[in-house]
Amino acid sequence: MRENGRAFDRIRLLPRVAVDVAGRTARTRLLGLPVPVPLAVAPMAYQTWLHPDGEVAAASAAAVAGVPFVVSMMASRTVEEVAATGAATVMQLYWLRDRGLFRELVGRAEAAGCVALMLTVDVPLLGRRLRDLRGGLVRPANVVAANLGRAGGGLDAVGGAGTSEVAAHTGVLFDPSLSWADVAWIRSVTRLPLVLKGILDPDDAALAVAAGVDTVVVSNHGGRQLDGAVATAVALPAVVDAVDGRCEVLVDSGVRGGVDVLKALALGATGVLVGRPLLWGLAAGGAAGAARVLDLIGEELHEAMALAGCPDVDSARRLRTSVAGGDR
Ligand SMILES: Cc1cc2nc3c(=O)[nH]c(=O)nc-3n(C[C@H](O)[C@H](O)[C@H](O)COP(=O)(O)O)c2cc1C
Ligand SMILES: CCCCC(=O)C(=O)O
Repeated sequence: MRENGRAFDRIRLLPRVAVDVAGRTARTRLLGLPVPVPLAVAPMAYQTWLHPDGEVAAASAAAVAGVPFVVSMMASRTVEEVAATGAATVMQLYWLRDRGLFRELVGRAEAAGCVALMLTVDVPLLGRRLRDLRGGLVRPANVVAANLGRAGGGLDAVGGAGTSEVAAHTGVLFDPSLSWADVAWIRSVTRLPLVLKGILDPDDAALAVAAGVDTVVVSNHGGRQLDGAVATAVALPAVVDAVDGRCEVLVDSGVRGGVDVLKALALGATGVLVGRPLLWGLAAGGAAGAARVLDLIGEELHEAMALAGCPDVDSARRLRTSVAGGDR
C-alpha cells in the first residue's frame, strides 16, 4: 500500500515548453464514453459505513463531475439506486460460488442501464488485513450488501478479536476457482463492455485481450490483497506495451491528485480510477465532499497539463518520464 504512493512520487515528468496551452482540455474517452477528465470512481464496498447516503451520495458527485461511477457488488445501496443518480454506472462483480446469483446480477446491471461490467480478478479470497483481524471487524447491522438479498446480510457466528466478519462473509460468497474459461463464459453472457480489474503481469493483460475484454485495470487493489505485490506505477508500462492499443488500460492504487493522473497518462494509461480519496470526501462532507475531491483532482490535472505543455490528453500520453533514484 505504501509503495503505491512512493512509486507515483518517484516518477519524474519532462515538461514541454512554448506549447499553446491557453485552450487546453482534459476531455477524452474512457470506458467507451466521453468524459471531461480521464478518471472514474473505483468500486468500493459498503459506503453507508462512512455516510448514511453511501453510494447514492458518492454517485451523485460523479454525476455532477460527469465521470463514471463503479458500484461495488458489495455496495450498501443497490445498483438501481446508484444508476438513478444519473451517473454513468459500471457494475463491479466478484466471481460467486452461486452462479445463479452472479447471472442475476449481470441481468440487473443490464436492466438498470449500466454502461459496462467490471470483473475484479485479484480477490480469490480477501487479503490478510491485520488491522481488521486485530480489531475484530464486524459490519454494523445496517451495513449490508444490498445487491445480494439474503446472502448480503451479516454472519452472526463470527466476531471478536482475531476474526474479520467481512473476510469470513466474502469467503462464503466468493469462488476462488475463477479461470480464463470462466472469463470467456462471462464474456459470452453479456453484450456490455467487459473490464477486468486487478491485472499486474503483462502476460495476463495479453490473455485478457485474447478473452475479448474491452478494458484492463492495472491494480493491486490499493495494496489490500497481496502484500509485497508490485506498485501499479511500476507495473503499468509493461502492460501498456503488451496490450499495444488493443484495449483500454486504466490504472488505480495510489492516485492522490492531478499530478498522479498526469503521470499515469504519461506512462501510457487511458485514465485512472480514484479510490480512497473519494471515501475521504464522502466521510467528511457527503455528496458535496466527494464532489470537492473530484473537482480538486480535475483542477490539479488542468494546472499540471498547462505546466507540462500539454494542450490535450494525447499530448500528455506522449510526455517523457524518468524514475528518480530514492524516496524524496
Ligand atoms: C474500503 C475499500 C473497499 C473496496 N471495495 C472494493 C470492492 O468492493 N470491489 C473492488 O473491485 N475493489 C474494491 N476496493 C479496491 C478499489 O476499487 C481500488 O482498487 C483501490 O482502492 C485503489 O487504490 P486507492 O484507494 O489507493 O486509490 C476497495 C478499496 C477500499 C479502500
Ligand atoms: C467486502 C468485500 C470486499 C471489498 C473489497 O474488495 C475490499 O475491501 O478491498
